[in-house]
Amino acid sequence: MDNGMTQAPLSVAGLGVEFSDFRAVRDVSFDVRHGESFGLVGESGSGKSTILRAIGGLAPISHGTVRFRGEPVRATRSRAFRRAVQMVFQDPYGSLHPRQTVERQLSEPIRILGLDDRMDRIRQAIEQVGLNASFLYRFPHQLSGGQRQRIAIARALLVQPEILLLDEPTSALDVSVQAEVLNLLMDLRETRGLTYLFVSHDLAVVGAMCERILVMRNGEAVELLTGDQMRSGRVSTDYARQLLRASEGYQPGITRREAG
Ligand SMILES: Nc1ncnc2c1ncn2[C@@H]1O[C@H](COP(=O)(O)OP(=O)(O)OP(=O)(O)O)[C@@H](O)[C@H]1O
Repeated sequence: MDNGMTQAPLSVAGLGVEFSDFRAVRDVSFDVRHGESFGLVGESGSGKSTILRAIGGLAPISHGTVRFRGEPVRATRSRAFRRAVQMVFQDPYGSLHPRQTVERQLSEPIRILGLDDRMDRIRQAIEQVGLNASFLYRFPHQLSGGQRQRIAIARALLVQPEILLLDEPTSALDVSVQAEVLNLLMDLRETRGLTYLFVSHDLAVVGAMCERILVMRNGEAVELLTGDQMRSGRVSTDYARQLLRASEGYQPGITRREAG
C-alpha cells in the first residue's frame, strides 16, 4: 500500500556537493520517513549544513538525487516543494529583517505564496510558538534570542509545511532557553504531524530529538544509528565513539518524550 504515508517524503541518494574543486559532501544517502525526526550529526565542517542547503536548493547538487514525495527535485524548486519544505536556521538574528516588525516578516511568506486569511494565519502561528499578538509589533532587537527563534519557527509554520529542515536551531541559545525551544519543536512535530531533518553538532540534542541519526565525517556518512543506540552509547565506529566521548558530561535539560 502506498497512500503517501509509507513513501519517504524526502530521500537523498548518492548526494555529492562540490564547491569549485572542494568536495563538501560525497555519496550520502538516506530516507526521511513520514513523521520522524532524522538527525545529521558530526563535527564542524563534516557537511551537515551543506546537505540541508542542497536539499533546500541553496547549495548545488553535483552528484546524486534529492527526491521529494518520490520525485527528483529540479534546480528551481517547485511551488509545492517551497510550501511543504521550510528551513529554520541557527541564527534568527541573521534570518529576520532587523528593520521590519514581526507582523511584516510573517506576512512575507503568505504574500509570496499568494495565500489568504493573512492575519488569522499570523495569529495562529504566533500562538503555536507560545507567544501572543503583542509580539507582532516588535522589532527583532526587542526580542530575546529564544523569542526570535520562536518567530523564525512561526514563520516556517505559516504556510502549513510538512517538513522542517532545522539547521542547529538552538545552538545560539542559552542552555535553559535551548531546552524550551527543543520542547516546543517536539510538541509541534506531534500536534502538526511534521517531519524533521535536524542538523546539530550536539549529540545530546539529536539523541533526545531524533529517532534515527546519520553520523557524518569529512563529507561522508559514517554510521546510521537509532536514537536508542546513540543514547545508550551502542555505536560501532571509532569515530562515533569519539564523538560520544567528547560530548560526555554535557546534558541539556531536555527529556525524551515518545512521539504519538
Ligand atoms: N559556499 C561554500 N563555498 C565553499 N566551501 C563551502 C561552502 N559552504 C560550505 N563549504 C565547506 O564545506 C565543508 C562543510 O561545511 P558545512 O557547513 O556543511 O559543515 P557542517 O558539518 O555543517 O559544520 P558546522 O557545524 O561548522 O556548520 C566545510 O569545509 C566548508 O568550509
